[in-house]
Amino acid sequence: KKPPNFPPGPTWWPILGSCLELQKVRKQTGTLQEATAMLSKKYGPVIGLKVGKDLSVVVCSHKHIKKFLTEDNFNGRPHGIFYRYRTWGYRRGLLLTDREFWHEQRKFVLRHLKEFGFGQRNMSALIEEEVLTIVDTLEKKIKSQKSGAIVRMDDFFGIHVINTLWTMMAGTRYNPNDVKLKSLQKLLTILFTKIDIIGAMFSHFPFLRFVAPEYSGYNIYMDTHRRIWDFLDSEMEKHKQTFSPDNPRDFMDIYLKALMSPTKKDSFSEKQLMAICLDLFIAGSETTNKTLGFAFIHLVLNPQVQTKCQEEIDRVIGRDRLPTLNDRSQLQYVEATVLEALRHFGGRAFAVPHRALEDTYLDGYLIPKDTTILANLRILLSEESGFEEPEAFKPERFIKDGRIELPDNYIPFGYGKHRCLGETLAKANIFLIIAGLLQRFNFSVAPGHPPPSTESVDGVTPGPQPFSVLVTARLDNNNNKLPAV
Ligand code: HEM
Repeated sequence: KKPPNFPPGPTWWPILGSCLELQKVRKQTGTLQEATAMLSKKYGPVIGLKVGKDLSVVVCSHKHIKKFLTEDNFNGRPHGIFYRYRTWGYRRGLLLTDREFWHEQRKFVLRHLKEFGFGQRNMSALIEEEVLTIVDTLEKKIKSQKSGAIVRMDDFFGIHVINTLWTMMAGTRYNPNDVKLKSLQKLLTILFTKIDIIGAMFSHFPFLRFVAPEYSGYNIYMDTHRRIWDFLDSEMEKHKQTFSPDNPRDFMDIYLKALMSPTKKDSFSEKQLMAICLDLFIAGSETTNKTLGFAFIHLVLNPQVQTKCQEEIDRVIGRDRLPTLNDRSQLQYVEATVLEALRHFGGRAFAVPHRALEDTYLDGYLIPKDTTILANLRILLSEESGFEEPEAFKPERFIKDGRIELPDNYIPFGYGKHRCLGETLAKANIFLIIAGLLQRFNFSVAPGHPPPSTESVDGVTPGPQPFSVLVTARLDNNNNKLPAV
């Protein structure tokens, strides 16, 4: 039965809840995010849903998202089987834990990742090393200055991006062609299209995991997680064998050392370390890679943006050395391009689900304890939120009087206490990859291929559709190929 004063939304039917209308609109619009944005036109900015057995509320306006993300009573994370099964049936990790447990662990992770460069100056060097490898790979693909290479871009950056995180976490850099890690990332991307931000068929109707494990998404969910656990387990074993408490090499070592302390808090355990790695692996690679995917789609469709970035890079840096994070303040247009790419990715996404810790009112509606609450970030792509021509790719929208200016409603990394923990790393990766590649290459529609689509693939996070582009080398002022980096 609908709780009194629950936010308005599609009609509830026995067992199915509001799935029927939701599914109908989703079919029309293509994604859950657009479907709920459309439903909010009918029902208002706070929509009440019942998906299978669970109550969910989707918040669709900036004003209400801000209220929701700054209310402590909404700072829980959901804990149904969909979330617990990721971490062996327990609540572990950073992404989907809350209260004291989450607070202790988030604080520890942020403090100690910094020791290995996270958010610090030497993070630039880690990423520059990856950019160098990417440039080298592309240069090898382009054999002569005239030909150019057709390159599949939607999953091009995967291992490079994970390397920047994994060097700090586990002291490991993978070969960009590492078959095992590549297939793991591919599996994860596929899984993310089979489930969505509020779960899967098996979590909405839990009995289905026994009677229809394949159809309900249970098998692929568990298989993919088992593969990631195995991967993390072997990293952990390697660490334990070579670990020396007096000489911590990376975050894993620091955590293993903390586990030896007689005064360690209850939230610390080996499984929790694995869960932190799992969360950062997932949160860190899918989001950044997909933002880069959308960035290159828009750069190809908007060659004038490429040219402007390149003019700025040539003027500030020239072509003899790769851009670094120190150049960022002077490469305003490139920085604005990064912000615009994040707007296009974030504007197709939801933030990570929250949970009401107590019965709490939002905009006069009752949100009962344990309701899942979602922020629909479509506002980033909405004219009503003040973004003129929201679907256009216009980095200049963020430059006012020669300075970068972010409007209040620019929230691709969320807001409040659970705000994204990886923002600095994500932005640094996207900035250095875009700046490094545009310095040396031009990207255009590949002959014989359609222009890349800006439509996203539905899933937990929005993904670009598969696309390939033509990459050609830029020439120096005398029309010669640039020397290798
Ligand atoms: C383009 C890149 C990224 C985007 C757009 C993004 C976006 C977000 C958003 C919207 C949230 C939810 C905030 C909330 O619940 O209120 C979040 C949470 C989180 N992100 Fe990111 N993220 C990105 C990259 C990363 C990276 C690189 C990492 C890891 C290194 C990361 C780790 C996390 C974690 C651990 C949380 C949970 C924070 C908490 O609950 O305390 N993210 N992110």
